[in-house]
Amino acid sequence: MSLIFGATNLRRRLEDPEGFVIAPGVYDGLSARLALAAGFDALYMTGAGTAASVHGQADLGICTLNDMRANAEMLANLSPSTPLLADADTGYGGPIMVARTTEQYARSGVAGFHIEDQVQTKRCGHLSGKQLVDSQTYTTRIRAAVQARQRMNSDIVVIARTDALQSLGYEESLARLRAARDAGADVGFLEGISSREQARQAVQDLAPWPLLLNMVEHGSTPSISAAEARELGFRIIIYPFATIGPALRAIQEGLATLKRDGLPGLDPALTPQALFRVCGLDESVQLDTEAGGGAFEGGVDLRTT
Ligand SMILES: C[C@](O)(C(=O)O)[C@H](CC(=O)O)C(=O)O
Repeated sequence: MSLIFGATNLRRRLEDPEGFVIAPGVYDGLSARLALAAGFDALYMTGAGTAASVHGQADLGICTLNDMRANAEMLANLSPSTPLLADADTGYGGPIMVARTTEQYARSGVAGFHIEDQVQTKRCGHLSGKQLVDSQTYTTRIRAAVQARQRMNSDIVVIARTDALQSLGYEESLARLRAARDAGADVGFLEGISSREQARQAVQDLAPWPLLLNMVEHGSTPSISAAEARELGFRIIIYPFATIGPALRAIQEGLATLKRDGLPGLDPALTPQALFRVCGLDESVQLDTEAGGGAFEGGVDLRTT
């Protein structure tokens, strides 16, 4: 049986009129492993989460193409048939850099990525004061991505994001998305949707072009569940903070316990083996054994007497 890679898998799901993709945000190997173990069949690499975890920095255009590609490649290859959607910010430069971004993401196993119309010194879409490039520069970014995809004959899905809603309003945002669609983008992404009515309207105005909903809770967008997003007509929903949010709170709580008690006080079931099992310990041991290596003949579990 041959493996269907994430990009082809994602493209097929978008071609199926009933297809709907639910992608929790992941930012590192552990969060991705946990999302896969929980049964999600698509992942989203959040740029905000990558900036926070790789650099300890806010989502202010600090990650480079190299940072993003390296993280995306690791995440995409934990389960190569599971589509990884990835943030590609502004594409990291002019058309030449956007083409390189597309090529590098495709070769790294990314299934789909979004490119936006903010200036290079971008910020999170749910912060105020965003600045935009003009519509022609934006369309050029999208065209550069689409042409790179076509040159490679890759299935990678190009997602056109606009951040224009905040400063230029709905009509200009839709004009930008239509231009991106006409330039060959596969999916549209209206950032910072501010109401359910607007969400429904955007889907209708751009139908049958597939749209992605960015579900950032406590940002500009009301809380819309996966079932509701599907009913509204969206084809993809991403939740950028689905894993980094709980991780942040749990780490804070764990550290408060450590500070107070001088011990982390972990759940007794949380042995080193349990952690490593989430990260493929048993598969690695099996691989070693099948290759004739003897390193794990005695197993890895401590004997309790
Ligand atoms: C989707 C996003 O680009 C991300 O990096 O995950 C962010 C999420 C966020 O910082 O709120 C965005 O919406 O700009």
